Amino acid sequence: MSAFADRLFEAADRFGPLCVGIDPHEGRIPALFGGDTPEGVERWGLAMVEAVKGRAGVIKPQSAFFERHGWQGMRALTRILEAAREAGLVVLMDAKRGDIGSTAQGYVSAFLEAGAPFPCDALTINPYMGLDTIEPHVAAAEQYGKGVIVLARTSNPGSADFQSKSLEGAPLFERVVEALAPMVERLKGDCGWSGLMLVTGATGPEEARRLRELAPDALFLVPGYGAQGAGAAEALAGFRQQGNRLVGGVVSASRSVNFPAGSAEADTLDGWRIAVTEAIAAAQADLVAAAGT
Ligand SMILES: O=c1ccn([C@@H]2O[C@H](COP(=O)(O)O)[C@@H](O)[C@H]2O)c(=O)[nH]1
Repeated sequence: MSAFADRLFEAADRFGPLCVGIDPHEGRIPALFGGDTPEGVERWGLAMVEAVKGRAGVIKPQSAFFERHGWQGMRALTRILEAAREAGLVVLMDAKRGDIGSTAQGYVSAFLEAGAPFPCDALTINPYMGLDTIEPHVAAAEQYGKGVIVLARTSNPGSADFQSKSLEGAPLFERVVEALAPMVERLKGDCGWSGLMLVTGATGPEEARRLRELAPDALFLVPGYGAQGAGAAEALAGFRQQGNRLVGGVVSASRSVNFPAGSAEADTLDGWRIAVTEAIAAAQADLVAAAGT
């Protein structure tokens, strides 16, 4: 199997930097699909995968919105992951795990290793319990050609509460990324980029530029574009110039493409599909234009 970094880079190269979030928020699944029930979430998620096909190469399901429906929600997630794999999409699972090494191994079994019940290409990890908690994920990523996505500077307003506090003269998030350097090296693909991805919010373009200096080869996952207010230029602040283009990761959008204007009121599947595919295509075009061709 090719390295995760190569698969992600190729997908972004082919379709553009948009990563479509799959975030079935409470109360927002249209009646058309059966509403906010496990079955409705499953039908809606499968329709989202269909809508992404050919318009973006990467999706990011948010585990929380499936977990809230218990085992039926996780069954829906499993079926959506299967459809995404059949569609050839790269799947970034947003579950923000992180625990002592022996427990981290459980998350590896759940998401990353061969035969995992929730198979994905990469998993988001909260690094604040230390490097030993990240290591099992990196070891599995090396073995199975997967990626590890570490929260560095998140997109929410509270990211400043701890991540920006000074530790020995530099913000904590910078210290975290400095410490990750050997892991970044270990997950490098043939493309030269690393599958040890960093989350850096589009809401903090200055911080993203700083992170690019500290980790020139790490692919970035950039949330905060769209519903959280950041635009394409801010989202691409941490990307690198390569020829005429900015490259270096993917920009995720969830609510803006999951629930665009016209989708909630649509009374036919075709009506819903038009609203959603137009929103996905518009976000992709916006990012591609800002990245250059
Ligand atoms: O710093 C972070 C890390 C993850 N997220 C996740 O991304 C999506 C954002 O959804 P929008 O609807 O596009 O705002 C969501 O799943 C978050 O949990 C983030 O926002 N910021």
